[in-house]
Amino acid sequence: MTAVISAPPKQMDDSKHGLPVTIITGFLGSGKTTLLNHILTNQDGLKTAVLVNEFGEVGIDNDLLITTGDDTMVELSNGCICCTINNDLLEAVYKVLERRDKIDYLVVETTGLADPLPVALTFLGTELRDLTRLDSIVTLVDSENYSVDLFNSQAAHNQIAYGDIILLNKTDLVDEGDVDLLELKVRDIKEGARILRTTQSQVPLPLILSVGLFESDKYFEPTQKDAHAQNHDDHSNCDHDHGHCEHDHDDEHGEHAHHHDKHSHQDHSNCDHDHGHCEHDHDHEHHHSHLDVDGFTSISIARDQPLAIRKFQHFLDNKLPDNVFRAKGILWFDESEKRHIFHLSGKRFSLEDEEWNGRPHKTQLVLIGQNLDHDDLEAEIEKCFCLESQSRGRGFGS
Ligand SMILES: Nc1nc2c(ncn2[C@@H]2O[C@H](COP(=O)(O)OP(=O)(O)OP(=O)(O)O)[C@@H](O)[C@H]2O)c(=O)[nH]1
Repeated sequence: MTAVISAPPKQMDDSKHGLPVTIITGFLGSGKTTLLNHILTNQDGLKTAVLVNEFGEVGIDNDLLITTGDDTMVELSNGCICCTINNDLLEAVYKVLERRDKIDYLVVETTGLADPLPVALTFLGTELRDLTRLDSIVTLVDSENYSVDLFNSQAAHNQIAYGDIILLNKTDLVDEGDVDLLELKVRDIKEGARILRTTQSQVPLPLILSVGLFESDKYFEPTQKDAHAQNHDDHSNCDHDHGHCEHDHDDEHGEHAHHHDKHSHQDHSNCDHDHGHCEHDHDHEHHHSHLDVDGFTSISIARDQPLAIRKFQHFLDNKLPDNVFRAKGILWFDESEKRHIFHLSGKRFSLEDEEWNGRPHKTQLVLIGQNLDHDDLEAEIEKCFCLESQSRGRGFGS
């Protein structure tokens, strides 16, 4: 994907009062979208814009987010905003900044596989530094599924390491003693973080928004910040480019994180690192950069065709491999008049029903996991579709 980023209008240039930004991160299925909905429902007069980044070709979060009329703008980008300081994110943020009806707050939800640091650096290291104020990084942790070596994922580790506020979510699913242990493990990774326990991501908003906990000095030390600012203003003496990204997106994720870390602690005057555009082929790279590392891939299905309940049940019970860690879907069953919201995180799945309310009937399903056998899984899901509608409307389970 390519995009031209227009220079921001001069009047927006206000470093002291930039748009406050909170980044919500956390591993797959930890409760990020649930938290976003909580924020949108309780924003109390604030106009909050939301940028949602999703992993998988079929965007489902967009449909799962509550809508609050004009007050909220949802930009759904496909791919992963963490794998670069990327065009799509910059462009989306500029759109928010350019809105005539003023937006008070921006919340960015990363994918569950994203490393939050490069996303944070987007707000610190580019022109956005003067237009926005990174308030905090909020990290959701699934108390039931968390383990320190979570899939050996560097991103999962960094989500905690860079979290200013860490919500130990889904405490309803575990004993208090287990949450105590989890808290100790999390403190080991991130000393000094504000750690809160939540169910359904319900947290008093003043504890997570406009808290000013993100300390950019941790990432740009004062002298380096000055040097960086100088570079930013005067590019004549450096080959540093805020417009092009030349790092290798096939980097191993760990190296990738390190790469950014390194840059954040070094004088940028000697680097050809670029905080603005990537000219590589996003359609190709976005689908591969993280996955090559942690082995995560996704399978997306979108069809104007209903599933057969029993076949889908059979698939879940017998054909769903353990390496599918996360799934979500909006499901249309031939036997039901309802719209079914399907979630799977770890071993737990849920299926809730609601009305279609005039929305077109369709089946959308995304499966995410490590080292998935795409052909096999796609073939199994294919078998779940109804070829002919014989029993529509008979009711769930009948
Ligand atoms: N039991 C329980 N379920 C929860 C809790 N919080 C969220 N969930 C459920 O967990 C599932 C995943 O929640 P989401 O908010 O979609 O998670 P997410 O982090 O946005 O997921 P990805 O975008 O796929 O990474 C949904 O079925 C939620 O209803 C909780 O505190 N307890």
